[in-house]
Amino acid sequence: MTAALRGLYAITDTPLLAGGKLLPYAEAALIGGARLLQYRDKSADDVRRFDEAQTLAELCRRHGATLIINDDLELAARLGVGLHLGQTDGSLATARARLGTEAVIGGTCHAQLELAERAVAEGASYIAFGRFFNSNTKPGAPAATVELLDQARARFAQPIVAIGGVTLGTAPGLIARGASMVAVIHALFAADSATEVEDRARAFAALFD
Ligand SMILES: Cc1ncc(COP(=O)(O)OP(=O)(O)O)c(N)n1
Ligand SMILES: Cc1ncsc1CCOP(=O)(O)O
Ligand SMILES: [Mg+2]
Repeated sequence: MTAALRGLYAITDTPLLAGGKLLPYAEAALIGGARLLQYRDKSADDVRRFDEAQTLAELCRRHGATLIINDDLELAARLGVGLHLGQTDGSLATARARLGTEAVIGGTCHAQLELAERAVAEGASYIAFGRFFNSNTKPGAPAATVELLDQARARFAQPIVAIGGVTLGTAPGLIARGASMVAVIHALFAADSATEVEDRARAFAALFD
């Protein structure tokens, strides 16, 4: 069954979660209520990437969440999980054909409704806009305004993901303007303990109640 695309979308960041934090912090986010978990690792270490993604897939299964692989269609296909593609990461249509109708596949649309039109036409399960605020993780990402969310909500039936500088303070405004999910790295995972991650995830998840 297709996952319900509403709530907290946790995204891992390899440098931020170095030193053995990836798995405990990711599990804490899932226990706290993250519905999607994106494995975002920019390294070329395919063996480690496969092992970590496989473990995360099992954690997601255990917690009723969905794993999304960033950038890498082959890895997503090997594991039978979801995929997120940016504008230079390959074709959403190819990914949809390869992963099948049930897979959760998302596309980066920056701040452009036209990119969302194309993503939807190519079979995206959700459309992602942002960055909405200053981002610790990707400060150079193209900026979007919250007004864009009103326009996107009026134009698309697909779930809308808001990303970039999302915190417990900024998320409510995005959700009020129509974001179905908030995608978070720093405000979730830049934490001193897994318990702190779990508490933050629970607080993000509660914003959708
Ligand atoms: C949910 C979500 N939205 C946007 C992005 C950004 O994707 P992209 O533009 O390809 O940038 P990288 O994340 O690959 O650096 C995302 N990953 N997830
Ligand atoms: C991958 C990505 N794409 C746009 S902003 C961003 C980073 C989001 O991370 P943070 O939640 O730390 O701002
Ligand atoms: Mg990408």
